[in-house]
Amino acid sequence: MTHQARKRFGQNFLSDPNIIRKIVDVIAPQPGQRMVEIGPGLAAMTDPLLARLGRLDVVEIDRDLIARLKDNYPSGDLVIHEGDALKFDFGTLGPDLRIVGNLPYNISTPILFHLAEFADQVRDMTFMLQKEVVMRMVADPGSSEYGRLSVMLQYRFRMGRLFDVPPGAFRPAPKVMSSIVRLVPRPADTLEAKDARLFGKIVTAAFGQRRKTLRNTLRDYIDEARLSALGIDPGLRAERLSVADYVAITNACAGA
Ligand SMILES: C[S@@+](CC[C@H](N)C(=O)[O-])C[C@H]1O[C@@H](n2cnc3c(N)ncnc32)[C@H](O)[C@@H]1O
Repeated sequence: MTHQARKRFGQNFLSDPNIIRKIVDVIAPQPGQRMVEIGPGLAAMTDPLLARLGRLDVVEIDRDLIARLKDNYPSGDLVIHEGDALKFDFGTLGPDLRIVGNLPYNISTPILFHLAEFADQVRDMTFMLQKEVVMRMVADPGSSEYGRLSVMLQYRFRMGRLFDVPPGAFRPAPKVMSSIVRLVPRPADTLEAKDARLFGKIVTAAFGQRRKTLRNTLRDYIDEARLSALGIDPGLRAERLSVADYVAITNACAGA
């Protein structure tokens, strides 16, 4: 039976065998590795991943697709977690986890923030996302794409855009270009905020009003003199600061 793609679950199914092969090749699954796929859908990637790994966890929200997966993979090698990936505790899948998926584009930002919480347990993550989101993830300070998403993810991960995927590779075709992105957790001690929650609050405050200067947006956290003492011009806007600058501001506040 054909599956009617559901917009509310961001369903655009990969249908180009060459692109599927290319994605699985860059993931390079090895037998015995612990891997979870978010949103297996009609199993375009699931099938070749499972063939190489021997065992695979998946998290899927759509009950019709779950029923199909259960019928098609009865052996137990495919471990199906039924429910919302945004609420799923990836920590239960053990350490050294590899996370992959052609992510539902309607929840791409919240899912990235949710996954960042598990960085300590993750070996790497490889995702398909809208190209525009990937460009924001990997953006450098000073560019118009650099924002809260860039800083919060670059704080935890080294990231690289691997290649682009055109709309024609999917059924139904999305309106936008997609890209494959790889995220690898940074070693914890390379760039460490003393208080991760405060770091998140400061970054949110700085980018909350992008057009305003730091002396205004960060007023509740740090005064001009202390910003200057860190070598940061209070007259700058949020997009000029590096991730290291945000860590330095957080640590100055946390140590105060
Ligand atoms: C873009 S499709 C990709 C499907 C398949 N992996 C492929 O490449 O053809 C996104 C998949 O994620 C599932 N999905 C959507 N929202 C989800 C959520 N919150 N939690 C888990 N899965 C979700 C959809 O049902 C769908 O199977």
